[in-house]
Amino acid sequence: MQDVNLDDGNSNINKVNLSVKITNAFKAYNPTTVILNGFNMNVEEGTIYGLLGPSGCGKTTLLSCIVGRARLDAGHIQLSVKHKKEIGYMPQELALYNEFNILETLHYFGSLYEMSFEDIKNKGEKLISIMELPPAKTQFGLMSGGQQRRFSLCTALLHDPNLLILDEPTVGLDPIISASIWEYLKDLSNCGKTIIITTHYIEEARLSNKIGLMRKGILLSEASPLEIMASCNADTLESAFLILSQMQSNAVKTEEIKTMSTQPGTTSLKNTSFFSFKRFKAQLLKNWYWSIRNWPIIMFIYFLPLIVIVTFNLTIGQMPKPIHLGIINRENSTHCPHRSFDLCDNQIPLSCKYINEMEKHISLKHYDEIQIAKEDTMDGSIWGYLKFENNYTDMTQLRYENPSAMTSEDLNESVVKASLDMSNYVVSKLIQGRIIQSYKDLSSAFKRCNTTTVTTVNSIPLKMMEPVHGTFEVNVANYGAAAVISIVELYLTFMFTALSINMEKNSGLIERSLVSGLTVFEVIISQLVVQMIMLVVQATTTFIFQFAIFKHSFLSFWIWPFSLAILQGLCGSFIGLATSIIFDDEKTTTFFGICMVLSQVFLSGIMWPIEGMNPYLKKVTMYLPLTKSIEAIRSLNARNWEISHPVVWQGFISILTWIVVAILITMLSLRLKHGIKAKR
Ligand SMILES: Nc1ncnc2c1ncn2[C@@H]1O[C@H](COP(=O)(O)OP(=O)(O)OP(=O)(O)O)[C@@H](O)[C@H]1O
Repeated sequence: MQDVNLDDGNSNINKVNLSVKITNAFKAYNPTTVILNGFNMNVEEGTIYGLLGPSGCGKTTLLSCIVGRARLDAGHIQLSVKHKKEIGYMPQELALYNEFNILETLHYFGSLYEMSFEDIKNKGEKLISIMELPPAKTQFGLMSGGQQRRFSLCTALLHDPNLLILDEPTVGLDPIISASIWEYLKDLSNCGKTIIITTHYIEEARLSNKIGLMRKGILLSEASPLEIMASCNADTLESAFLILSQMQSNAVKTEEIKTMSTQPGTTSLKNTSFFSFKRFKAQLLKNWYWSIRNWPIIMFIYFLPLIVIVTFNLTIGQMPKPIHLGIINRENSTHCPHRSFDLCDNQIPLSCKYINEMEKHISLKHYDEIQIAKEDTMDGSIWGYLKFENNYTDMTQLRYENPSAMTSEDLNESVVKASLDMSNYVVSKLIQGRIIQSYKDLSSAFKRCNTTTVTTVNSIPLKMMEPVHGTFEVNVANYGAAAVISIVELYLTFMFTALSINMEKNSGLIERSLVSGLTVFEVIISQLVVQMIMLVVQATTTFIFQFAIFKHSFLSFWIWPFSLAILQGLCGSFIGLATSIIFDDEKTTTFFGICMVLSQVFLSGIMWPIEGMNPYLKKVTMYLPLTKSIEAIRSLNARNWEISHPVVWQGFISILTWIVVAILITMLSLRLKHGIKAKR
């Protein structure tokens, strides 16, 4: 401990051991809210210093500056301790995990202080008995208010710090518990520990060795309780404080902002090392405890992509069933056999064979009256009707054998007339496809008959050869799968990272851990490790279900689409990280996440190919995180393109660029906001 000159301003110089010396401190959150206005304070080593002042006068701000969480705008803080882990900080809010039990919390904070498990256990047991806390397995959230506050104090004392900073440790406690805490603090100060304590209970502070009365950014008085009362000729500290406040108000406008040094604020507290494996392990341990305590949430996060992909495959792309279609067969319909028949039998009308083929896929309803079929279509009982004319078979045959001999009535008779309900784009397209496909299937089936009938329907002068890419069975689910997987990866990782950091930030948990020595880098790295584990599990299960169980048919070399899905998830994590640093509350974060997903749904080609998009919008969508990477996954799967193909490598470049952009935004926000900080 160094010796510091304590100048009382009257050239009466005492040489004492100071634990904290604050000189000419200035701090303002904005030009109109000056919190510290040339503030000076001296705390002697091995003493209790009671910092008193009205609510909002800046006590917490001052303590934050001392523990290194906030920076002075000007002035200097000289501490006898060098490192954060030599300070024990108990914030005003409890800032502990409700789900953790006493032992788990002590393990976490002890590991942050780089203590061994043995040491944590021994010290923890001692503190639990001194503070009369319930058994170590008791969950923090289930303890009484008084027990929680005493436990919060235990956490600050665990590593036996030399300097204790306690922000209202006795607030809300009954007098007996408060008295026992003060007694314990007295014992600690007798052992050489320095304690700075804030309280609203002015009389309670009489137990301090020294009291600082703070108001409007300055210290009105700093002396022992008896000296303060004597100097004001008051019986109680409360009345002394009132007299001093009155004197301050009457004095020359002390609330005027004093001249601030142009030098930025400084502190003697050393920066914590950038990365410590022990602290990193503590973060992982905390995440593990959190996961086992919140296993339903974790299971939900792990399995949501799986649920989405299963639901997607069970709901999208299948032929809607039942599709009812009306049939009016003027061609001797009584001749249509109900049982199976020989396709090559020329006695059976072609209409019957065609109807029979269609019935394999569509539910057909037979009508005699066209009017009734029309009415049923109008009221939605059927999706439309097909009409075969009297001489359909003969005229179809004639059409191919001798079309020049046909009259326009003959031609009309050779045509099947379809009147469909076209109000539903998807269903009407599927019905049309099915009608045409049945015709093609029939014509293929005729090939084995080897009769003249065969040629009669082998009609369309177009033959679909083996596809260059993909298969004939391709449906909209094959098209949409890449986009669904990508959006789920991006959104879930975004939400998980953003909300977990926002939640810890706003409950003061991150703040408390950072004061205990944790660095922002360690917070980010541990978050990414958890996220990576989650991502790999999510992507693996999703891929297994999509490609193996639901037999999404054209998977190329799986490693490339899988890597793209992982990169999309990482991108979501980094965007979530940046968002949680920029925005303070969970509502804004959630709103931002929803906007991001909705925009991706419409703009990245999940609903409709981007080739059909408005040309200006199309240019913009190219720069969104998912557009190019989704196209790359689709091309890898459906077209079997290699990584060297421009569409594929551009997908990788696009998502990697977004990751880099999100990291840069994160770094910039951390710099502008001076770390991960809640608004209040
Ligand atoms: N991050 C912040 N941004 C803007 N204003 C802030 C911030 N933190 C605190 N303030 C404001 O600074 C002032 C001092 O707040 P602080 O919490 O330091 O007071 P306090 O003396 O500890 O109050 P209390 O005794 O009620 O806890 C208050 O007016 C508060 O609204």
